[in-house]
Amino acid sequence: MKGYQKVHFFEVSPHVYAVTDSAYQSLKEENREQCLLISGESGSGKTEASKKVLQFVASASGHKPRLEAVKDKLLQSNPVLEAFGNAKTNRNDNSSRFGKYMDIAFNYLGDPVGGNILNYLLEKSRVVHQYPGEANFHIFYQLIIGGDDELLRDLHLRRNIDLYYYFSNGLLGCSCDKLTDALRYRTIEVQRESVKKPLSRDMAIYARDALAKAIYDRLFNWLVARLNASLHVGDGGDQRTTVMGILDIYGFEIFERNSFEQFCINFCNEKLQQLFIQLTLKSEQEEYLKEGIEWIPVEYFNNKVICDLIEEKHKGMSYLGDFRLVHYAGDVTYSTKGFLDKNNDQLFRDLLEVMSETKNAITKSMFTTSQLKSKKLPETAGTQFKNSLNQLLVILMSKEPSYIRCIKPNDYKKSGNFDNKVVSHQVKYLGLMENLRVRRAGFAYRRPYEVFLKRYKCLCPETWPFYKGTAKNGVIALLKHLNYPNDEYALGRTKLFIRFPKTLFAIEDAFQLAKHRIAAIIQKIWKGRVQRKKYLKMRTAAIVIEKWMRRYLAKKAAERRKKAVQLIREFIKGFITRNGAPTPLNKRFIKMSQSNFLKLLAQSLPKNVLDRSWPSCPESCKEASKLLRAMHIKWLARKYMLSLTPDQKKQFEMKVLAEKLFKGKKKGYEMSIGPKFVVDRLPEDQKMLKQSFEINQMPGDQRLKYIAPVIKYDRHGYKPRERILVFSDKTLYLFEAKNNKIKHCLNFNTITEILVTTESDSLLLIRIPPELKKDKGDLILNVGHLIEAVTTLIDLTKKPEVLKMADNSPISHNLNEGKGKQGVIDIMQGDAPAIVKGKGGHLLVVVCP
Ligand SMILES: Nc1ncnc2c1ncn2[C@@H]1O[C@H](COP(=O)(O)OP(=O)(O)OP(=O)(O)O)[C@@H](O)[C@H]1O
Repeated sequence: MKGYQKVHFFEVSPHVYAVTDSAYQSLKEENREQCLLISGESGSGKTEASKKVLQFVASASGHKPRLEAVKDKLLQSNPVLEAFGNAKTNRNDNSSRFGKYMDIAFNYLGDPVGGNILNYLLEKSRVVHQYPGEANFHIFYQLIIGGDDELLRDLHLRRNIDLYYYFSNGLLGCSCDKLTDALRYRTIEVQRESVKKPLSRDMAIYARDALAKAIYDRLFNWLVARLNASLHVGDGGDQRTTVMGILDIYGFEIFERNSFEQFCINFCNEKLQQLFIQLTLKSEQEEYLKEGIEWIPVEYFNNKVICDLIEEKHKGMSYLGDFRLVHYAGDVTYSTKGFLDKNNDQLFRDLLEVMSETKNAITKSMFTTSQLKSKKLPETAGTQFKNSLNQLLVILMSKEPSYIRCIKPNDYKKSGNFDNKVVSHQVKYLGLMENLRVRRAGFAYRRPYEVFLKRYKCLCPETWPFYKGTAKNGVIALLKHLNYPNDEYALGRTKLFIRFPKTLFAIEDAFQLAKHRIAAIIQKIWKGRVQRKKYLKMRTAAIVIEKWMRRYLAKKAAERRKKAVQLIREFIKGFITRNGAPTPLNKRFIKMSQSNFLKLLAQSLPKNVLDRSWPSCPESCKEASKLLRAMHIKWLARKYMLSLTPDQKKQFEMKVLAEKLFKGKKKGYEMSIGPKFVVDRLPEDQKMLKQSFEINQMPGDQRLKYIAPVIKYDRHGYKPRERILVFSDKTLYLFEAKNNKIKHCLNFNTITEILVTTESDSLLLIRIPPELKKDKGDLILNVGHLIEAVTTLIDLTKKPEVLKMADNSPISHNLNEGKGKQGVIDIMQGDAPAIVKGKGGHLLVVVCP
């Protein structure tokens, strides 16, 4: 088998394998459905050849475990079918008694994936009757001889073939009584009434045989159906398959007695021969003529007349005596005895009924009740056979045929014996000579231009990848490019004819080589498309993802922005309202401003009491600031106070008192704040006056508290006189320096009013109580350090209420109580300050604005 694989069939010697390989390659490479027609007379080797075909296919195709299982089923179906459908005849010990057409389905890789068997007209009469020298179907003998004891006991069988007229047992599952009844009586309708009519002995035997035949025939059909179910192209049934059909039909038969079965078998062979003639001799020659190829016709015997004779309607045959048909393979005389019965193939209704009531599942599926219901007359066996045969021919015509013609070497089933007469007879009637002549003179191959160009255009740059002109011109260009010699081909009207197989195989080889390059291109384009599709899908997906992602991010950003805006808004609102009432929003700002203020305050606290600076504070700190400021001032003051000497303290108290007395009341007060108050205002040259006054003039229980030169205006026309003003702790003295004479001495208790103006002058009017005046009036003085002197006086008298402010002139005063004379002091604005004698006896005080 290996030697025949992947070689061109003309390179090897003729063999079944060569034909099979050629068909298999055509199926695999060109995807063309194939059929192998195996013909030859009975015993010529068709069944053996068909088995070889199967074996070769099994060996040439793939060897995966799943495929091996399929092949196993295909190969193993044969022994089962042979057991039930083959029998020993006088011409063949293993003669097929049924026609078989087997389809093997291949996938695109050329691996078998399943199959289907069609069976034709089983010779069921063999079940009940065999001619001398012949036998029943193998299965009976196999069962009796091969079945184990237990099985035989169960089936009520004994291991002795001679005991059985034909095989029968209880293999049925129906009521014994009913079956016996049905075999003895027949129910007939008489005037619409059912009547049971007993059967004659012959009729009973007929009924028995008919039942046996029907059971066996239907069982065989069931068996084929069961095998088909097992060979069914499995779950991957959606895959495209290409089939190779193998036809192994019973061969032409000539017996001594030829009956209906031989008639059918030979008719079948006649039809197949007709098909062969049609396809190889007739149509081939007709095609040359049609295509305009130069051709000398080859004569041949056409068996169409015989086919027509049998097939055409209204050409009945006599059933009174035997008849003879001149078949293509020889003359056969048929006996008409039993012809009609076999053709009618009738099974009494009663038997059908009993069988349909069976409890055996297989039997039940063989005898369905639908048959009983049908009132129509069933088709005759001959008509059924003819119809199924015609259907088979349609199937065969649709495929590319290959022929295996089996020649039987001798009539004695002897090996190594070739009977020339027998062989040459077969060669002759099979029309092989004519066939050879046509083949030799003609062309081995023909292909429509389109098909040829489509397959081989890749071998020529002009035609690849597309040829723009007609297919015929394309083929011509292609052949020219390939340097085809003119005598090796002919150009028909629609087809190219190639004379020698090797020519076609050469181009096929070149194609096989180029195929890989083309496959690479197809692969490239396909991969490109797949990748592009994938890419586009991914891109679309990416865009969608991107879109969603962007949307998601934008949403997030918007949310973030919204939050930020909210935060900023709250921040701003908080900031704006930081001086208002505390809210959750401004809380932090308030805190912050408070802490900032405190920090700032810590750095800029006033360092001394006079420092009035204080940092401005936020609203929220106003109260605290106020308190702090007061506290701080208090603290500074305390600190300052603690650091004061008694003198400084006194000075301070005096200043405070001065403030109380004069601040905002007398112009020029501010000028007095800076300079220290002193006790002694005497000029240097009069300094000794102080001591002498203390020692000589002042009573011993008194202390000198103040001494300063003043001008006193005399009551006589306000004549200014220099005097020294002295305060002791109880008394006011006014004395004259040049004579050290006290002019005035006033106990503080007696002073009821001291008057100063609101202007910046230095006028001091001390009102003397009338009882003390005697001849003197009120004291009118010009005191250099007026505020200092007055403050000291008030401090000493502890009578601040005596100080009066005269805010406008004229100011009246007593000149002399005794004479009741009133003096007047005028205040006037002027360029330079002065206290002078004015008009009308008034004293004029000139003040500067
Ligand atoms: N190539 C062969 N070489 C030797 N013997 C063969 C060959 N082919 C067939 N035989 C013998 O011939 C016998 C009959 O062959 P086979 O059953 O294939 O014939 P057939 O054509 O199928 O006949 P039928 O039409 O009766 O079924 C086989 O059992 C075998 O003994």
